[in-house]
Amino acid sequence: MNYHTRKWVKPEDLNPNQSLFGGKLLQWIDEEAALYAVIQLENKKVVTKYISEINFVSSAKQGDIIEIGIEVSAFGSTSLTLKCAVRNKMTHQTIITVDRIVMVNLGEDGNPAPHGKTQVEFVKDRLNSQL
Ligand SMILES: CC(=O)SCCNC(=O)CCNC(=O)[C@H](O)C(C)(C)COP(=O)(O)OP(=O)(O)OC[C@H]1O[C@@H](n2cnc3c(N)ncnc32)[C@H](O)[C@@H]1OP(=O)(O)O
Repeated sequence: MNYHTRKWVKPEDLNPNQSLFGGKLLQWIDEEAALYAVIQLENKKVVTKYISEINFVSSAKQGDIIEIGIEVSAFGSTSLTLKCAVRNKMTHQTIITVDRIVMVNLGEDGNPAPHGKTQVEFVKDRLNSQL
């Protein structure tokens, strides 16, 4: 699992219980998954198709620094299946896990289109191969 993005839990991210609002966390996860898929598939037209069971393991509070981890579970023909975990940056306590997030690659017409990818790629390698 690679943890790419860090977030600082601010007052506007809290629920009435003064802990991190679950909906805000899911918004961050959806954006992280979308960004990951856009970069991997080299296509800005990627949508979230399916999100599996979500386990809110522990809560985060104001001032906590959390980090969002994503890893690839499977490359499909038009889909990319991801796994996600969010943890406290300082303690590594797990906050949430999402087993499967299915992102779908779309063509210009908005319909699912094969992405042609079969393995994780790194931007630095793509840039180096252009030299
Ligand atoms: C980042 C964001 O927030 S995006 C906004 C929220 N998301 C959206 O608005 C998406 C709305 N949904 C849609 O537009 C449509 O459902 C589409 C275009 C994504 C997919 O349409 P479908 O008719 O389901 O397409 P299709 O049957 O060809 O399936 C496409 C892929 O999704 C997979 N898939 C479809 N349904 C499911 C499902 N329920 N669970 C898991 N994977 C699924 C398929 O296996 C296929 O993957 P593959 O080609 O790798 O085998």
